Amino acid sequence: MEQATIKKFEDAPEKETEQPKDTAETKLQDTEQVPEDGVVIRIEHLKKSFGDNQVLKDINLELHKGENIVVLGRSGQGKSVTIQCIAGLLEPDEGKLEVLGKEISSLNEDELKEIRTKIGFLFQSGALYDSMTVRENLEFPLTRVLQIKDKAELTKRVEDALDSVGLKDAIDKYPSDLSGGMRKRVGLARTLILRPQIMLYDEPTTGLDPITAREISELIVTLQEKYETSAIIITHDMPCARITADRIVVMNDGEYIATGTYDELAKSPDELINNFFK
Ligand SMILES: Nc1ncnc2c1ncn2[C@@H]1O[C@H](COP(=O)(O)OP(=O)(O)OP(=O)(O)O)[C@@H](O)[C@H]1O
Repeated sequence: MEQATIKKFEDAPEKETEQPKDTAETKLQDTEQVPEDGVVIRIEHLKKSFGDNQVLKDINLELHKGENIVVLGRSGQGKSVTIQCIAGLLEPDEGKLEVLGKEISSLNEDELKEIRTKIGFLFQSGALYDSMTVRENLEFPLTRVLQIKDKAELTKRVEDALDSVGLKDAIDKYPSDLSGGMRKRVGLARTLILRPQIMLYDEPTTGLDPITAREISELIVTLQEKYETSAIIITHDMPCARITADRIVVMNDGEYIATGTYDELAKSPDELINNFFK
């Protein structure tokens, strides 16, 4: 672990827990479940292997309410595996994994489903259904997950979400009519429409030109403030890391080896860390 400017995970500064502003306009989350200590994800000694391939050796992390953490690491280090464990898509072999104060391994099927509705997962592809219009793509999670049937309520939520990403006019278009950046925006709107408390982004700017990538990175920050989410963002895109990260963690060989702000890590004398910033 890097000693000079870079902090150990246990020493990461406690971020003050922000109280949600209690107005109809700003209180966007349906049900807040923030633990008293403000830690929305707590990972201790997490391990995960696939056969002989030990991918996660000892992962430790605390994500605080309102915080954006960027995870850097070379390909194949287990960054995606970590967030798939958090989202309940993969089961860890060992260790503690608490999401919104609940130990994931102790939850039954219904409780797991409930906690998953608090987590928004944006995959690399954005994964829109090509045969559905933008409106239908956004209504889908509302009807399926939240069981909303009222047409006016559906339209209101869809329009609000599209407005948040600056794409209200695209409501009746098909994904094939949209640019890569617009599809990413719709993917973001579709994830946020369920009002998650935690966002997990897996390479949100991959495949975009630098200007569009920057716009998406800025949008991630804007939406985090509007929807009061906390996020873990996996990226290889350093401008994205600089724009979105309150804190960066560097992953190597199945462990997080350093944490700090972008500027702190950029000054690191450790070549392994410093290489990301060149
Ligand atoms: N479901 C799975 N079954 C078997 N092996 C897997 C599975 N998921 C991931 N792995 C293996 O785990 C390792 C880490 O993969 P992961 O996708 O987490 O890497 P990553 O750090 O996100 O890489 P990248 O930056 O390229 O996306 C790889 O060796 C991968 O082959």
